[in-house]
Amino acid sequence: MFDGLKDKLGSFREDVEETAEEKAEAEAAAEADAADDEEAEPTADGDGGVAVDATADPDAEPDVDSDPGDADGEPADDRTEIAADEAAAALKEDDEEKSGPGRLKRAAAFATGKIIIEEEDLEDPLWNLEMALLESDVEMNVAEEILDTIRGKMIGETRAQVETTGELVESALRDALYDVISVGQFDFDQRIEEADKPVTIVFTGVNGVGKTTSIAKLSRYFEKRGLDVVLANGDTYRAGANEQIREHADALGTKLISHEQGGDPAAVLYDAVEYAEANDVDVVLGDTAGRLHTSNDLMAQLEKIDRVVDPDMTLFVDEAVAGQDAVERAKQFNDAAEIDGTVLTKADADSSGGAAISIAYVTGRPILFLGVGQGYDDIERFDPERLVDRLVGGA
Ligand SMILES: Nc1nc2c(ncn2[C@@H]2O[C@H](COP(=O)(O)OP(=O)(O)OP(=O)(O)O)[C@@H](O)[C@H]2O)c(=O)[nH]1
Repeated sequence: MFDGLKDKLGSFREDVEETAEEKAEAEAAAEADAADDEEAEPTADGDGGVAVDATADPDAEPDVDSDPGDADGEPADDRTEIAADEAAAALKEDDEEKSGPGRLKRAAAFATGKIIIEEEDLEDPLWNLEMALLESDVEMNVAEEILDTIRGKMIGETRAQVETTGELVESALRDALYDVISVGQFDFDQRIEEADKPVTIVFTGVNGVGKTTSIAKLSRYFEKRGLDVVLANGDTYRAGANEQIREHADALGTKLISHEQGGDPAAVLYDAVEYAEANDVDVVLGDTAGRLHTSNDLMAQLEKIDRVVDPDMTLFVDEAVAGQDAVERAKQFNDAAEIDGTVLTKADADSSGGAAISIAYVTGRPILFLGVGQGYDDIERFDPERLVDRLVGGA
């Protein structure tokens, strides 16, 4: 599930690790050079090294000049010759350093790992991460929020304070993802348990995303928890909707209330609630027509349902595979008629993961369930921590 995004998050970790290692090596080398300088004789004129670079050996490594200790204040005329000797000596020393005590010093400094992560160190990795998130259909503001959290968690951190750079990246990624994914979470089962019965839940969302199947799955979900359910087909608009939900009701052995095609959805819901009250049924699950020609249509339909049956919850259903479209629709439906949460279907298909990461943040309402297959049992409570584990690895 969400393997593409998982790989991309892994690349971010590698990017930062690589950057940190390069930085640690550079700092260790600089430290070793500084230590060499301290050990060496103080210079008389201080510019001997520059002369070496400029005149003696154009192929010499630039850091040959970092050891000016042999310069001894000879007059400028003699410098070229002296500098050439010095360059040769320095190169020899440098060669020795690669296998000798200088290298050990660098290795020791590197091993302490005391590097501070600065904004510029993260610039490239964060840019790559942002591109990866956007490619994975993560909504722009959500991607920005994730990046801001990572910056806040990582910049100024001393790598030595945690065991490895990889761990620092992992914990920053975890926090950043969890913050956006877990927006609005509440204990669904507890809320249902504590609510006055019957509990009425209305489902919205466009056609074909798995709305009716999700209602059937949730019917099974509640029955398994000892709650009786009645289904109500408020999708009086689409031909065939009654037959489709009837098949599910028959397969599940669940009562279905439906009216003729073209009837009033609010009236169907009203009848279902009456039936539930009269028969001690705990939960009413109401389908609605998924069209979104204009938000006025939707508003009018849901407002009427609201007035007539005052549902306890309105859940938006969309499919993970729709990516950015699902995020956009979630926003539109929530603007048109406030939702209480989302059921994200087809999470078992190879989707980008963007919808799962973005929907709660853009609507301010949690994802409550993931559809993970076509069977009635293929629904799971959405667990932000588990999703973060899936994406970042670990537990
Ligand atoms: N793989 C997978 N398929 C699903 C899931 N949920 C629903 N489907 C399938 O998606 C297709 C569409 O589901 P429906 O329940 O008919 O979709 P709908 O949104 O109710 O569509 P309308 O009834 O036309 O409004 C069906 O073939 C379902 O079996 C899921 O979580 N995973």
